[in-house]
Amino acid sequence: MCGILALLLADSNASANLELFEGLQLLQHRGQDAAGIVTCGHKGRFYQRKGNGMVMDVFDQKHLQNLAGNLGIGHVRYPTAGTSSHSEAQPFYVNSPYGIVFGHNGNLINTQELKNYLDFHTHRHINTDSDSELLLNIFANNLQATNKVRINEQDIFTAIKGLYERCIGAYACVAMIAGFGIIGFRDPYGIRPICYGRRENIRGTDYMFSSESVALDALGFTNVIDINPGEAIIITKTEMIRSQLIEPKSFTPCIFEYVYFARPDSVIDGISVYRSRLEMGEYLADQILKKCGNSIDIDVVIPVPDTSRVAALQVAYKLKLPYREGFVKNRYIGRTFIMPGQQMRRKNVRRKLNAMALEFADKNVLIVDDSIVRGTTSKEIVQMARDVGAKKVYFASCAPSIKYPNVYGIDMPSRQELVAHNRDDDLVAKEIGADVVIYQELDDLLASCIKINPNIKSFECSVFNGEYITGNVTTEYLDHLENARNDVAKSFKDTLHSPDAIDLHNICSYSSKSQVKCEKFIVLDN
Ligand SMILES: O=P(O)(O)OC[C@H]1O[C@H](OP(=O)(O)OP(=O)(O)O)[C@H](O)[C@@H]1O
Ligand SMILES: NC(=O)CC[C@H](N)C(=O)O
Ligand SMILES: [Mg+2]
Repeated sequence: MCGILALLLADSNASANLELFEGLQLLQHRGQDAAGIVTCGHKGRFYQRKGNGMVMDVFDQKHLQNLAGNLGIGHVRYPTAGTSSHSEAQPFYVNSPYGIVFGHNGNLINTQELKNYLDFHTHRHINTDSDSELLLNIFANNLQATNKVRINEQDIFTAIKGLYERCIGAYACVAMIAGFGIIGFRDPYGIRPICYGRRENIRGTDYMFSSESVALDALGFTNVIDINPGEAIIITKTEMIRSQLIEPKSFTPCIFEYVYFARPDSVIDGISVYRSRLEMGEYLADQILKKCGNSIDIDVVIPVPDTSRVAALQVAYKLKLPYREGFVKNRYIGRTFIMPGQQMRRKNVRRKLNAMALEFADKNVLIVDDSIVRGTTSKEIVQMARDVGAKKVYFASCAPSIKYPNVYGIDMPSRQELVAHNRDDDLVAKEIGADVVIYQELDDLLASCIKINPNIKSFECSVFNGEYITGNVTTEYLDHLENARNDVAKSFKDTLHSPDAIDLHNICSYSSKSQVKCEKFIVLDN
């Protein structure tokens, strides 16, 4: 789950840089590891700035000024493949054919097969372990196959159709072809979100693609439309063309976007994330009553900031119990679940949240969170609640218990790291130190979204039921993923990347602003 953006302004003398920067800040919650923007200016030249860190760390005014041109794409990264190295920060670039830059949200399953194909059949060099670089090269190779000096929209649609046939997994993508325009497309199951909107002005129509509608809303784009599974959209300076390239296999958006990832003020696939979380609260309250019956002895409902707030408020309302903000969140610390490494995650829960004795002392508390994944947050905060005098701690989760790895763009590769793997609810309660743990039922979670948009009948729910919608997820694959991407393996891989490494084609320097290691933009016109 990364954030992707693409923008094309109707005024060819305007600059896309500032709005891309603002848009990425609005998608920051989707990826904190790296950020990047590539714009396209005069003579079809690309200008790039990307590096590790939050959006505010990677770009300063000078960097933004150097991003020339009225169109561009942007990315915030939460790695699910390869390493956290800045060389895997996106967008990715290939010069041949035509000059393409690419941003991807999601994760591919058949990477080994794609690597072999690109190596043995197309002789394309892949320089990182990122699955997104493979995706870009498949697209580039398909465009190359046209053998044309200049391509048209149909050639691009054919190339994406070919990509659909070869690439298995989750992918919502934006691309930009030098001097041509911007492109957005979505995998045949519609697992990861992508939408677009338009903004009229005296120069014509500006267009923007975004992972979430919040970026479009905030920047004044309207008529927001979700891209369909298997659909691609091309926007050039003269036109916008949509094409349904293949019949959707099934429309199964990732349910975890609604549970945790997306901002509540986004609407994804016709479902308001905020409304879905209110519904989750309604159903969860019923579940709590079912589990605790008349013996319910809760004094107060307390959310775990930030994501669970909306649902927790509804739980309290339905149970007719007081809602209190017992945990205060440090607003300068980002999301902990998407931080790399367990040690960092654990330390940051303590840094981020502080319990107020006033709301816990001598009370039976119901703590509500959106999910319990590794149990990092719940374990720490149950202890915090006890430390300030809570008597009995009930812990309720808006999501059902998470027992299976995710392979579609959420970095949960290891069964062993999931607290509910091989543990029933009572054992999970014991593990996190709570008296009682109450999980949402999967059918109720699904109903929370389907109720809002009955046209979407199914969701990607593999972390709850182990059913992987794309197929091709074998036990061998899951074993391989677990070995390659558990926390220990990841931290080892990351230590292999020297912070002083100089990337191919990129001039390295320390950012004057933050001392974060970044690549300067590519100077293509020297
Ligand atoms: O069981 P765990 O492995 O700890 O994962 C689940 C927790 O992580 C997320 O919070 P996060 O701090 O990332 O983001 P938030 O501030 O949006 O709630 C999520 O909201 C849960 O609180
Ligand atoms: N979370 C994502 O969407 C990650 C995109 C891509 N798989 C990467 O690791 O960079
Ligand atoms: Mg949280």
